[in-house]
Amino acid sequence: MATKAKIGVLGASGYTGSELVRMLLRHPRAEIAMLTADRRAGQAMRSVFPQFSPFDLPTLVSIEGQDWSTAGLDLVFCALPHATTQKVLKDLLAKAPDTKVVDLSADFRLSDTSAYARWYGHEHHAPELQKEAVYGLAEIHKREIKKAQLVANPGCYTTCAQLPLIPLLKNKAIETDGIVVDAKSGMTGAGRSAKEAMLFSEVSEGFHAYGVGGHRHMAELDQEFSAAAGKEVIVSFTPHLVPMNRGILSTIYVQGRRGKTPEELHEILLNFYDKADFVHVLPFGETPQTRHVRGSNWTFIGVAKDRVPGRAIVISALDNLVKGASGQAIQNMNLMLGYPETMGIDQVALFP
Ligand SMILES: NC(=O)C1=CN([C@@H]2O[C@H](COP(=O)(O)OP(=O)(O)OC[C@H]3O[C@@H](n4cnc5c(N)ncnc54)[C@H](OP(=O)(O)O)[C@@H]3O)[C@@H](O)[C@H]2O)C=CC1
Ligand SMILES: CC(=O)N[C@@H](CCC(=O)OP(=O)(O)O)C(=O)O
Repeated sequence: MATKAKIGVLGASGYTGSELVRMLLRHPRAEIAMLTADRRAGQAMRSVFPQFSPFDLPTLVSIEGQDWSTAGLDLVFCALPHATTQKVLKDLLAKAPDTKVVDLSADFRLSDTSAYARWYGHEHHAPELQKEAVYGLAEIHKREIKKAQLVANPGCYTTCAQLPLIPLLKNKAIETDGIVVDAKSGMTGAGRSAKEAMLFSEVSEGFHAYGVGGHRHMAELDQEFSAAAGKEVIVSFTPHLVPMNRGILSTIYVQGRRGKTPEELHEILLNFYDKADFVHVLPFGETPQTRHVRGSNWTFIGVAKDRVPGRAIVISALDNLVKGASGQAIQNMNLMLGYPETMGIDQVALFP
């Protein structure tokens, strides 16, 4: 029987942490060896999440006081709030230097630590680790991820915007000025901790834009789009909060470059993702919905013609907790540990 990797999930009492546990329970090469929490440390996983009652899972422990040198973990997922992972990893990697890490927070996504300080409002606590981190968008950076020790899992909004736009930018098929990303997210994107703005009475029966003109995911988009285009690219990006649990839908407006038609942009995406396991480009003119990808690691992309000459409307949909976070994190784990990329994450979407 093939050996199993010993896995730790830091932040297992949160939304992305519990989603990791849900999927790892069905992963044939993963053994869940450690689960951590903060306020819920000391509790059984089944008491925090009754859906896990049938399974024998480790009790939630605090990160404080862990002896990483004896924990014997092969890989750790960090599903912790921003700025927490930086401090935890300094200690963990000093004591257990062979442990691989997939960080779901934004702590290691920005290669420029001064950009991090600008967008996150404090100096980076582990700039030396940032130098080693590999940006974990598997469809674009697979080769580097396979060799990495520390992978920075991309943000949920940024994954949804990058998967359609990066192939178009790499092929110089669209104008780099005037790109508009209009994105909407379900509420689990905001995490499980209580916040007044997330009360049912504050969000139901309506939806609203936030972070207008200045959401922190812009820094990540600037970095990755500029690298793909080989020149500085700044896009308009506006997130919206929608009263549903899971899902992100991005409606993206682009202008074909040098006469490229929407049909030709569609063809570029079809070719780029021809062999991709988790990106599906719909027939021209068809548009995806969040319900088509809910609970799955898929991103669906649709391309349609705008009535404005030369402009295409590109729509992408993913589940923020799966391809936008935990599914993508396990996809990265698979690459880092030399497992088949789809292992344990090939679920089809839940419907309805
Ligand atoms: N939700 C999403 O769709 C996405 C989230 N992300 C990112 O992933 C990370 C986790 O997000 P999410 O699961 O939504 O967050 P949650 O708020 O749902 O969970 C946070 C987890 O971290 C623990 N925690 C909180 N503070 C500390 C601390 N100071 N020390 C140790 N543990 C702590 C919590 O423990 P306890 O509950 O016991 O207090 C909980 O287990 C975040 O960085 C987020 O930005 C990335 C992509 C998508
Ligand atoms: C709905 C909602 O609040 N979403 C979060 C994004 C969550 C995410 O993916 O991003 P990070 O990992 O960068 O936090 C937000 O807008 O901050």
